[in-house]
Amino acid sequence: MRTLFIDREVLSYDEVKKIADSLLAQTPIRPKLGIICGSGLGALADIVEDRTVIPYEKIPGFPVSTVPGHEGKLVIGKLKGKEVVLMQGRAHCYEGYPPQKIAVPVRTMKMMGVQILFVTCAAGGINDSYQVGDIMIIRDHINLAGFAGINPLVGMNDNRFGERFPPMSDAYDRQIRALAKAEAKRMGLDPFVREGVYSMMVGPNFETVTECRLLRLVGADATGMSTVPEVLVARHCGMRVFAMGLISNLVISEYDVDEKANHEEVLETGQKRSKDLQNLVAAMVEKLDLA
Ligand SMILES: O=P(O)(O)O[C@H]1O[C@H](CO)[C@@H](O)[C@H]1O
Ligand code: HPA
Repeated sequence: MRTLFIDREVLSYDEVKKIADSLLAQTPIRPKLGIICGSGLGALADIVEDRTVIPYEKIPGFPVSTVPGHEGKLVIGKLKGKEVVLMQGRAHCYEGYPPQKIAVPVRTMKMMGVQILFVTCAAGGINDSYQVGDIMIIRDHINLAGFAGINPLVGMNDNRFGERFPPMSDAYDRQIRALAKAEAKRMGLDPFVREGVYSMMVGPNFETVTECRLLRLVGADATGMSTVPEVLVARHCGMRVFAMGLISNLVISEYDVDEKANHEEVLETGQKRSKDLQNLVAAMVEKLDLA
């Protein structure tokens, strides 16, 4: 087979299957729902019951998280009686992982039986009307990293994972977004819940003022350094996807001001909103049809 330089990072179908089988051998749970926890949002794992916890280091082929606020554990168990697999923390491209490596946990979840993926992240608010602590349901994304060739689907395509040219115009499931809005309203969270467009740059630096202004101009409501690779891979392999970003800080879009974006604020906001996020996810999972 012709080799592209990134092929050494792409685990084959059989290799991913082997990881999935070894995880399933460690638990009686057969998850249909996968959840990825973003920066400071790992407390979502606290609402998972009957759990088996496996550190990423113990899963051959998994990228290991190296950033504060990402525990780096796979939690398999039950949430509101539904069988789930939850990633307590993720790896990012800026940690040195090629996006093809970020694909591994998502494809593993698919092979474990996951049909629906919930992706969460912390994000900097760009939209002028957003406030710190808002929850943004992601309606669409701009893959700015992709504009620079950073895309987990680059490389030889194995049709057993998914098709060569997957559509992405319907990446974020309309029905699940409607469910999220309905549940948020029922719980009185609607004043903090928005729906918007997420943009991804690789990071690890936060944006310059002019980059923030550019992102606003092209229609981004919030920005971060994750989520998009996972969503691309999940859609490629036919999962339904729901994603939401916690607006953990507001981007700095004025020149010559003293405020600076920082990871500590990102983690603090996550802590403050963790109960609301837990409740929203739990309410949604309770209502999800996971046949
Ligand atoms: O996207 P998550 O993993 O939530 O984390 C976000 O928070 C970190 C920056 O504070 C970056 O990793 C950014 O992507
Ligand atoms: N920019 C990029 N990524 C982020 C931010 C931000 O302001 N906040 C949390 N993740």
